[in-house]
Amino acid sequence: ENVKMVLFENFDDYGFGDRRAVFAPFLGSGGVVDLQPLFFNLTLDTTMAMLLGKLVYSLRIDNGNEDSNRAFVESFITAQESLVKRFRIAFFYFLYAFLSFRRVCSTTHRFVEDYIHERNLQSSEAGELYGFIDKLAQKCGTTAELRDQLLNVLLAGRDTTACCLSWIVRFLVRHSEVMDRVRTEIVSVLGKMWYLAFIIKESMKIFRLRLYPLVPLNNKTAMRITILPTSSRPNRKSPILVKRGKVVIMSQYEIDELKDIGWAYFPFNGGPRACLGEDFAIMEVLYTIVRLLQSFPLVKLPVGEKNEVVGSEKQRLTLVLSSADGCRVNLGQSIAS
Ligand code: HEM
Repeated sequence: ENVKMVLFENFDDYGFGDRRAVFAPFLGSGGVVDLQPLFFNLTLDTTMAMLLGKLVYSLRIDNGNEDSNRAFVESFITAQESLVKRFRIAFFYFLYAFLSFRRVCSTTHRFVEDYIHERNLQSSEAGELYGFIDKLAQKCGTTAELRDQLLNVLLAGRDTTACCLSWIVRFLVRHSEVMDRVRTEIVSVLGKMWYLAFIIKESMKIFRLRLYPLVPLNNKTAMRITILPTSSRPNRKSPILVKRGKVVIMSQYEIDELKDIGWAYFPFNGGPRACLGEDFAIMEVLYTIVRLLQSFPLVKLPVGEKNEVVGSEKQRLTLVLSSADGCRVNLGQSIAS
């Protein structure tokens, strides 16, 4: 319920409710806009609002008129991009953007730490004011630990959900029969929207988020000697021994293609370390699509935009898998205020 409140109340404040302000600067000719970068801003804002109860207004050009918001947003984005590049060059990570990486990390850290101190989150009187964050604060011994936990959830919740939205809207504007059904459902049903919920869950399969899993690679470290029942070698018959401390990299991207594997589809993973934000993400995606289609009922594929066969889209791999061609749509001109 808390999450719902944060999402619903704040959305209209700085999201699609304020759609003239949000979309106007991005609109190209004929009401054409790439929604993908906006979805990244939106999910940064909603996840921050959920975590800290604080708006950073990354979706608004003026950042809510606060320099600290702007600095945080820019630094967080740059830090994350650098992180991915450093991750890719493995042992040589320290060679990439050493000084600038430290600088953006420290701006990002300071922003969250200031908030922790400002709200006195770690004092015993902090109580139950902020729900999630209080519970986390009680578990974390130091400010740095609490800061890192918060940033971890921000990282986990933001890009994944933005990519999910982007792939789904790309799909909807390319499949008018599905889009029409969603529109009809939004108009006719108040309350549970089974069809849209189905699309969101299934898009991860049908629209081949099976093919384009939002988290394409993941890894786990063996805490003890472990035997995996089948190896990844071509015949996949023999077991494989994993020594203690060794890292096993799983590729959801590859596994989805292996028809004979039972647990092949796990966009949120499973077990004790499964995604904590699954419900939040599904609700956020559902809500955003409903609000988008309510605000822009005529949204469609722009003229001249490629309508490629599902499965042949260009992709971009960072920590997540996004559309390399973005999510360009024609909003359909009717930007009523
Ligand atoms: C469509 C959106 C999302 C997808 C596909 C997704 C997927 C995943 C996956 C695959 C993992 C790794 C689990 C593992 O390694 O076992 C994960 C972890 C996690 N996710 Fe999500 N996620 C999404 C949205 C979110 C959101 C919105 C939040 C929070 C607001 C969130 C919070 C987390 C956290 C905290 C973890 C770490 C859990 C742990 O290590 O115990 N996720 N997610």
